[in-house]
Amino acid sequence: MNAKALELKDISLNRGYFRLQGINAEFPPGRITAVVGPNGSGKSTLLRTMTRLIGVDSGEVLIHEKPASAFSPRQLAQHISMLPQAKDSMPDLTVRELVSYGRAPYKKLFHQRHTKEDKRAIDFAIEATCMSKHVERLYYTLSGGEQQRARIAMALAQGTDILLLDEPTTYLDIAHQLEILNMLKRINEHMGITIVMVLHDLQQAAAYGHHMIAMKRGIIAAAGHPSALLTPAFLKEIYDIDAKVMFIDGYPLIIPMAGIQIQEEL
Ligand SMILES: Nc1ncnc2c1ncn2[C@@H]1O[C@H](COP(=O)(O)OP(=O)(O)OP(=O)(O)O)[C@@H](O)[C@H]1O
Repeated sequence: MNAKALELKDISLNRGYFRLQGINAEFPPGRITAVVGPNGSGKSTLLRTMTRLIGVDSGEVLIHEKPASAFSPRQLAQHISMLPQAKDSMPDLTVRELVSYGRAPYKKLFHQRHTKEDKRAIDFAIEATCMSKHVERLYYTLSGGEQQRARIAMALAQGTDILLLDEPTTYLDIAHQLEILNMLKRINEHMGITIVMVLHDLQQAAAYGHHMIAMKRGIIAAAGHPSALLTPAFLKEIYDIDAKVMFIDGYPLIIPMAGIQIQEEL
């Protein structure tokens, strides 16, 4: 596998309502990159440019040092999978059917049967996401955490070496957020998949990301190792908030200065 899995070179796009400008980024291969930034700063748009769901006006997305434009859509989908935000609806399918969709880039015309490799990839994805006992259930009957695991299983079944996730922990309680993040960490460690995930929780982004990219108004405003990046100056610049940052046992804690205090009992 190439030393550089995914790179963005001078990406710009202007959609009238929004611009990405001069985006240069390298995503460390086999590691987790967390993409953070305020609402509307362009995080999802950036992810979509990487899968060519959105075309760019100038610049290049490089996949294993080759321009993404040199890949056919099918070839690209064999290298890079993307899990969109959970707000996008899913059809009425069982978990196994949903996960099977991940194999679409490998299907030949008029060959709808699963190959041995399809079956292996589907079973592996179901097992890695601990969804074995839910495979025959309809997606809409699952809890939020189970639905998210099923969606991640579909992306994993695609068998790509790059996985993009847009807010994989949205709508989940703290326990299920950690369950998803720990699962992604395990997958990253065991399979060496390059993961890029958009997260709003900065503490989790810094704790789970080996690398962090912060967007603001369509540009990359900061990038680097999370423990170096996450400072009061960073929070002021990116989010315009005053806050302290502490690390306890290596876990980052952000304490807003405009002190919201626990309310006294009535
Ligand atoms: N299909 C679209 N039509 C119109 N405007 C769009 C469309 N998609 C994105 N935008 C606009 O582009 C800008 C960037 O959106 P994007 O979804 O990339 O931001 P984001 O950082 O992912 O936001 P959030 O954190 O709220 O999900 C926003 O102003 C958004 O309203």
